[in-house]
Amino acid sequence: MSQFWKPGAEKPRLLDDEEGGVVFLSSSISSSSSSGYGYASVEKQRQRLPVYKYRTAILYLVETHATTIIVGETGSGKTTQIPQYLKEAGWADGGRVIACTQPRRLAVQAVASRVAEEMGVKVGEEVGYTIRFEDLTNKDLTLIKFLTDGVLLREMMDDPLLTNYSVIMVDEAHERSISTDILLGLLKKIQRRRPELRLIISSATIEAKSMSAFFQARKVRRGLEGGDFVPRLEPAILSVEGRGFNVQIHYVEEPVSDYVQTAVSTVLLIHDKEPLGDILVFLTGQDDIDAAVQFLTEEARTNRKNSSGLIILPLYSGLSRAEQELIFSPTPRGKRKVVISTNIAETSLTLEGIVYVVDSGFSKQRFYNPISDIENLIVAPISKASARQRAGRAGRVRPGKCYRLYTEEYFINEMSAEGIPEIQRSNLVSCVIQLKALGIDNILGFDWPASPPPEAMIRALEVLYSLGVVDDDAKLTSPTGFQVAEIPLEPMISKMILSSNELGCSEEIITIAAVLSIQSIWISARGAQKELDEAKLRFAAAEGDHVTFLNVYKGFLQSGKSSRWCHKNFVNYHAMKKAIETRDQLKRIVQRIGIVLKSCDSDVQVVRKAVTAGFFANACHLEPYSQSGMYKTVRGSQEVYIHPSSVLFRVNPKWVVYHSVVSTDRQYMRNVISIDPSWLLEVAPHFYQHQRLNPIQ
Ligand SMILES: Nc1ncnc2c1ncn2[C@@H]1O[C@H](COP(=O)(O)OP(=O)(O)OP(=O)(O)O)[C@@H](O)[C@H]1O
Repeated sequence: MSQFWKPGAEKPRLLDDEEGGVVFLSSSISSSSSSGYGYASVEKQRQRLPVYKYRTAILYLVETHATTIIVGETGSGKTTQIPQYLKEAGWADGGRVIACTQPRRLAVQAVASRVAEEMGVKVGEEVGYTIRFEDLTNKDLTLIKFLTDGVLLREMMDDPLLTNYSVIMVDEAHERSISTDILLGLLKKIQRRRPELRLIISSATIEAKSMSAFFQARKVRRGLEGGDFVPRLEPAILSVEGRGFNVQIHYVEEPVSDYVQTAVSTVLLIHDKEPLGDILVFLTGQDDIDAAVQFLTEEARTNRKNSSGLIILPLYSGLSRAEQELIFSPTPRGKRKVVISTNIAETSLTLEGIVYVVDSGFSKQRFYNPISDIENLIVAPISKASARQRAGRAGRVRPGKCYRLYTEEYFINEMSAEGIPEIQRSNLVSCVIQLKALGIDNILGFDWPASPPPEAMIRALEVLYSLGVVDDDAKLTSPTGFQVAEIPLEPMISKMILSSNELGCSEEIITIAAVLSIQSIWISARGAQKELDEAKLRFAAAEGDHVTFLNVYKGFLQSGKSSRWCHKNFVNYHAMKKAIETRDQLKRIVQRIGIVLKSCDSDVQVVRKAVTAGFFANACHLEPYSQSGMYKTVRGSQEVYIHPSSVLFRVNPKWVVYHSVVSTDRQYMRNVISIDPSWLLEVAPHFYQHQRLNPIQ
């Protein structure tokens, strides 16, 4: 998105669908006012949720079936109530634990604190959570544990049968992240060895029949102890009817050309015409969100009448924990909070004040092409399932409205029912290493809920072999393979860290690893590109972005982590705080696996070598005589260009490696560093053969 907001641009025309009953108009709970709801005791609030009527049925089905699939509207009480029902029924007795997985960290923390509050306990005791880099559970006390599906997979490395858990609830299973799919396949396997383990698969928008078919098709189970109660293997499906509160859906009459601008004008329109109540806007990523925040802030400055009383908060994964948590703070009386978010707020979250949702209809999605071996992050239309989840962030504690920035005709006829599972559109390097670490050797024969493309699997194995992570028999190597699997980051980054240990630059490389986990450390500067470019020049290193990050990081520390320093230098203060947070966590992990922290001072050459040791598969060379700065990937001969945000844009060194590719009008490499091509042969002799590199040097 690069269009500019013009104050006074025509506001979108919204089609009010109050009577149509398109979606979300049925309500099994009377739409009581928010204040009435707010004063009810916790127990009363729990009993008012639609899922409460199904308490006995749920407990019966879980008792009698190995797997229960529960489908119920957003906000009906699945996530917060079912684990409590299970605990009340004794599933956490005798040292056993009830687990509930979520695709996202933010949701894990939020639901854990809600459930702890409802139970009147402290988070970290009876109710705990674990997310990457953070474990707030107590071995002796925790009965209900919320965790990301990725973390549960990691737990399997130490306890392959997950023996601690009596019931595992895989929540928001419609998301079909890679981790969810691996988890479903493995849990099905575990059930054959542990028939007493119960699974609950839940979501508001899951295709229950196909999920049931997946769990139904199984090989004959190995012998059970005589006399044991055997739950039925055929999955049970339960549909929880009813939803919390009414959500009116509004569509635009005509397709919009600029969803950022339209989202901003919709927020102002709501603020102008609608009663108080917070607004949650779904955009696609940090760049869109920063732009929308900037538009709204400018509007507040130039046109106070339109926007007084607005508190504008961005929400994306690149923000520090403290900044993300601002969205949960109560809105001061007479004010209106506007949370502008990526899809990290799409599932499971209840933000109490939210009355209005604005849905752009887009999200950033990964698409991998095994032929070109390039994974792109593309702004793509969401599915109906996502749209329903987004609308479902309203109507949870009071009636709400959802403004969809697409037409009703588009929603009905063109939007796909569900997204493509991530496993079918991603680079599988991380996935393969995870399965290998869990001892799954025959990856192609693994029981997937949706099979990944075999070409992508083969590509992933090739890269892992060249990284020295798997051996000739495709087994994890020792120690490299096991160490790489131990670090919870992309294997290429993990390998870069391991190499830095040998090269004596681990301090610098973990800083780079932390910064690479953030979308951008620069402030998006619409209208101030020249100033941003000048600011970048102050830090720019001729070697490329990775070394530039080190300069920015050093400057930030020297400034005493000052927000003023960031502002002056067009550096994103939130991103820098997040980088420091991530770096600290990473430091602890790498030290645990025996990496010695050592700085190379200003020997940039070793830093570049370490980056190459991780990212050699992303090597590119400048096309000779290219006027336009066209590069070709060494492996797939794909046309790529240096992204304008890179310090190497227009510098165009002959040889580079990149961290990721984004597609807009062209395929652009982000985070680029110049290399010496001879290093490719040094670090990955199998991957690159001499004759390929020599002619173009
Ligand atoms: N933090 C909170 N503050 C106030 N009410 C809350 C909070 N969390 C949950 N609730 C109430 O509990 C209800 C059920 O929430 P829960 O997350 O269990 O629903 P769900 O069925 O899992 O929804 P989803 O499918 O959207 O995750 C909400 O609709 C809301 O009324």
